[in-house]
Amino acid sequence: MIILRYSCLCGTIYRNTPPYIKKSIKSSIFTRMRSINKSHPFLVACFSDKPKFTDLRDIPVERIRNFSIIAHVDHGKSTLADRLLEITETISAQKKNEQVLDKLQVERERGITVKAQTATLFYDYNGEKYMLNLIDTPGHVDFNYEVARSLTACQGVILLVDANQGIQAQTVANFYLAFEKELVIIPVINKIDLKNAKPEQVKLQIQSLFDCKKEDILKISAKLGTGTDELLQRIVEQIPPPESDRKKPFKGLLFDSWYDKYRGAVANVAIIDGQVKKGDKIIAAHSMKQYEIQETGILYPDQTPTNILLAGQVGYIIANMKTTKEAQVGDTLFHLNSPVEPLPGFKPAKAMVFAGIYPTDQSEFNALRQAIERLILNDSSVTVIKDSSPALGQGWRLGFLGLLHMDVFCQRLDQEHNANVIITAPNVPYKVTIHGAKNIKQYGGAELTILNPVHFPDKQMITMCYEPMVNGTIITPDEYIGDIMKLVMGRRGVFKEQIYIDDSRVMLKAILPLNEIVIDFYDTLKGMTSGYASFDYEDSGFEETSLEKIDFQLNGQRCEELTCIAHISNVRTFAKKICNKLKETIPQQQFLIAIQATVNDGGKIIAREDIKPYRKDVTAKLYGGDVTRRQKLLKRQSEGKKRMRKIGNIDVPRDAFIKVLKR
Ligand SMILES: Nc1nc2c(ncn2[C@@H]2O[C@H](COP(=O)(O)OP(=O)(O)OP(=O)(O)O)[C@@H](O)[C@H]2O)c(=O)[nH]1
Repeated sequence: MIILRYSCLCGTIYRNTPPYIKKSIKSSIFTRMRSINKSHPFLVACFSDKPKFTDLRDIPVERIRNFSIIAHVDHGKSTLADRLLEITETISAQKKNEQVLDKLQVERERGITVKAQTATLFYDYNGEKYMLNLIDTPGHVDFNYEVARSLTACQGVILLVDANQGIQAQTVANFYLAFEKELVIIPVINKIDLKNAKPEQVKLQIQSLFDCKKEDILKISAKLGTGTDELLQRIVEQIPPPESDRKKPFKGLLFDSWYDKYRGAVANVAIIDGQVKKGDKIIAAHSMKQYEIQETGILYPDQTPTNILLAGQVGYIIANMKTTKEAQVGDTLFHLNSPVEPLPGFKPAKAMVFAGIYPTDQSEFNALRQAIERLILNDSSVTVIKDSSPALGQGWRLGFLGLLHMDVFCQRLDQEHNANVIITAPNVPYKVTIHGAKNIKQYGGAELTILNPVHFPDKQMITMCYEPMVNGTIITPDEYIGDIMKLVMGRRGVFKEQIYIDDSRVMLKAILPLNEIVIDFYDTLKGMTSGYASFDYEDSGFEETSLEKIDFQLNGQRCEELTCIAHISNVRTFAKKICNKLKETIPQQQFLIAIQATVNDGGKIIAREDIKPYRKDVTAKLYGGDVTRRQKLLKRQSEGKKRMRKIGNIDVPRDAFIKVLKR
């Protein structure tokens, strides 16, 4: 009652107040709400032009909807999430178009979502309050694991399709992810405000490919907010509530986690049954370790403590979990002395590319280990295996879902954890079978998985090599079919299927070696189709092949970061190309640098390039006594050197090892 009166009072004051006073009222309301939140721990305050309160216990399971927004890259997921947050007054109108759920620096810099983000909204419908838990997901194929994981906490999805671009490769992949999980799919055409929008054509594509009814397809503009009210109504009407029982013992699915500098691991949980609150003692099924809940809350969209989470809800808990092993994604949480049947968990992510990561300075090994552990808490799709090398010291072989994933991970290590690393050239995993009892004993088995090319066994002992293959899907306007066929066949691909999705766009399916697409296939495809074609792929097992290990030497010194495995058909061309690229990438130094590519463990040189010497004196042009300027230049030069890796006495830029692989 008190709350209700307070709420009405605030509302009246607020409506009749000039904006400059509104700001100070807002801050005093905020303080007041904080104190109310302490005394009434189940209340959530909503900060908008109309302050109001929500008691989480008042919302039964039947009025909860958990859903994800899925789509191809750039089709407007984050913009739609923003709009839904705005119209439900979860964020203020001033934050419009700020992409509030793209919280990471890397996401803002690159303009892409790399992390699925949860947000809770409250929505009044037919005089009743609904709790909507929205998960904004990434669109790029490299972050598909985020999408798959997010869907386990949902009963429905919004499948967004750009009204101009139409169905793209990730639209198809995401549709099948949701379809296999038997989720309700709401097809939505976005960006209808665009001048070149073709919503009717896109509607036909959706109908023909996904077997949807015409009248079920919504048309919206996430940017302008057109049609978003109707979308919210559809979410409530069509997506079922979770099948949760508040009377049963507590059972929670830990589906995401991140590291908080001050509070340790924060776990994103979907409450399947029962309830959990501050002070409760819980067990994590995976480790059977016991924790005491320090805080529970919802993401509104920032962490908002509620002190209780009830079945059907999605929120976060803080319980003094410190490491990845403790806050294991996919784990089941339950109350001490009230064990439950654990949930099946998540299928582990299958790493597509591996690269060695080493500290630039071995004294930073422990700091880097901690940084990797903390980051993995927020990105469980990365595989970590300890590795060491005579040249680079102690480090790790990390497995990623693609090159963009690897790039983003390293950028996050640098930006969020201040970790400087050396990254070796990425490679795909290979399998080989070997013969000879002595060899088998030495390698510990007859079948080996090669994650690090340096460990590729001697050719003499290999019986057979196998390389990973993918099922690729390309969607393109049909005028580019000829060029794309040439590209795919040039990359040793084999076409399987061709389906027209409307009268001018075609979906091509092909089997390709992963090694041929992982570095730059998508960029080349985009380039040759003026950006109109899209590409997605999934794992398709291993196939027999013939491989050769290539080593690279700089002035006779082997450069382990560059050792790679190539298909026998293009060993020489590949080696020559890398030597050329190295010549372009390594800066001239005061002596001649000979770049050599070798096979048979250095026994045979197959390519060579030389970098001519020159003398670099950065202060040479400074005559006279400008000491500060001279010092500044020398300092800049020494900072530049930090970004170099010394091989023998040659300085190589750290990113050279990846750059040279791009065609
Ligand atoms: N004209 C118009 N532009 C839109 C609309 N929705 C999104 N956009 C624009 O499309 C671009 C991509 O939007 P995002 O919301 O970042 O797309 P996304 O799907 O979240 O992207 P990823 O997370 O990287 O996959 C941005 O420039 C948006 O402003 C719309 O309804 N109309």
